[in-house]
Amino acid sequence: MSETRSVLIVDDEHDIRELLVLTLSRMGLRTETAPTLAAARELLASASYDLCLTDMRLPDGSGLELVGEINTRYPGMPVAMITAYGNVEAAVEALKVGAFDFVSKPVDIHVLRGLVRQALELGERAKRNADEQSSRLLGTSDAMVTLRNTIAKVARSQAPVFIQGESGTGKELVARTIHAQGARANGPFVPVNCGAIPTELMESEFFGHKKGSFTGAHSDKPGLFQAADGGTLFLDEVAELPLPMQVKLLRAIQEKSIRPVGASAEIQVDVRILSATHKDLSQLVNDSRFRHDLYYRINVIGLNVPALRERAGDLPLLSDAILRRLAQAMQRSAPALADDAVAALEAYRFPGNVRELENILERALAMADEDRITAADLHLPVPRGTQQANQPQSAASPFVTGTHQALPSSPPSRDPRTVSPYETAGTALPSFIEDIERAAIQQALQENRYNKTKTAAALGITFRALRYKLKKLGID
Ligand SMILES: Nc1ncnc2c1ncn2[C@@H]1O[C@H](COP(=O)(O)OP(=O)(O)OP(=O)(O)O)[C@@H](O)[C@H]1O
Repeated sequence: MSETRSVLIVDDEHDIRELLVLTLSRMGLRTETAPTLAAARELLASASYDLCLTDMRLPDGSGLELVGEINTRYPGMPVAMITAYGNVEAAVEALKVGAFDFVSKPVDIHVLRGLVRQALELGERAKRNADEQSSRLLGTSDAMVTLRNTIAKVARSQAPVFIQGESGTGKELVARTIHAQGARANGPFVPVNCGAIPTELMESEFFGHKKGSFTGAHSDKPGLFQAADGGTLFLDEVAELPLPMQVKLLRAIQEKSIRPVGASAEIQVDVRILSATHKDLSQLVNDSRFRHDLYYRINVIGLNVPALRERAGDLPLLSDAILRRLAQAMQRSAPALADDAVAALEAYRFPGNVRELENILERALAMADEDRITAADLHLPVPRGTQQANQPQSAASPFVTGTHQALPSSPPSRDPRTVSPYETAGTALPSFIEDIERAAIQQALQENRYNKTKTAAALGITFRALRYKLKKLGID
């Protein structure tokens, strides 16, 4: 067992605490102890544990209270109860309120060890399930049910699938689901953002290169096709591929083989191609900006992922799942959405779709009081015409170009766009400039529906530069 796993022991008897610490330490586990409920609550709030063992009777209350609290606040953390010898009622009660198991005093070391092993395995499984849940394509609307049924069918085939949908609707998630449900599930899934690779590096990125084939090629490097061999290559933002690269890609798909830059021989590759874009690819074909033959080849099966506003009925379910996932990651209980928050979400158009919903809820979770998120906590962008005169975003702001108001930056700071340079005396210049950058990037992200490729282009910087800035400014 890994020694990074830790157990919280709650018991007022010093000798029992010592026995448990000794036994669990020998199993390679870290332990912390608390003699009271209050001390346990404090430890739980400041660290995360993989298991809690608690006595039933504590000086300031019952261990049952702790079981209940852990189940709501830290779902996924197993709790076991230590009960007095022969107290069957207490043991049953503990199981009813959600304890994983119980062990009675005097504690039998073998029984304890078995219980701990099972509890830790249970916790691992709960985490795995949570991960699987979080990657599931949720929704009960007709559109989502149809989409899931279609995915189940196309997953069985090896045909290329072209996924169309607005930004943030879940195109990559659809691609991952097709891969996971298909015969290649044990092979690699390699996503590539075609708009993010510099044109001059594209051939080498896709097909690899031989050492010395160009300046900087210090060693042989396999490309994305080789990385995806036996699995799936997901071409995201496929419309961004430059025309010369489209020719090479078509050849690779048709021949099922690639030639690394500088190599003399072709290499066979076995890759299923899935691709996606938020653009109207058939229009690009009509405009001669995308090759008809490649379009025909990658679009053997077409899937359309509906915009969130077209399936507003999925909002409560999606919001709930997103809040639970976020809260779990923050080791806190998931708050509920107040009625006015649900109504506000249902009335909003979500230009950035599910990704925007995730961003909105993440910020709301950080701002909301304990158990409820209200419409005010959501800070939904207000359509421009309906803004009030006293709102901070002035018409003179150089960044107001879209139809929506900028999202407030988090943590809230003085909006630099409304500050005259003459007022900045006394403000450290780097942080003032960072505030301006942050606001401009947030505005551009929103106007480009959280599509980073488009956002970078709109800001006149490279995709890599945008990614760096998002990280540096703590936006992502
Ligand atoms: N139906 C859904 N159920 C649960 N989560 C979803 C669903 N659709 C999208 N998401 C989540 O929304 C986020 C955006 O999804 P994804 O990246 O797949 O969108 P996309 O359409 O590929 O975006 P882009 O066009 O910007 O590349 C992800 O975190 C994804 O898990």
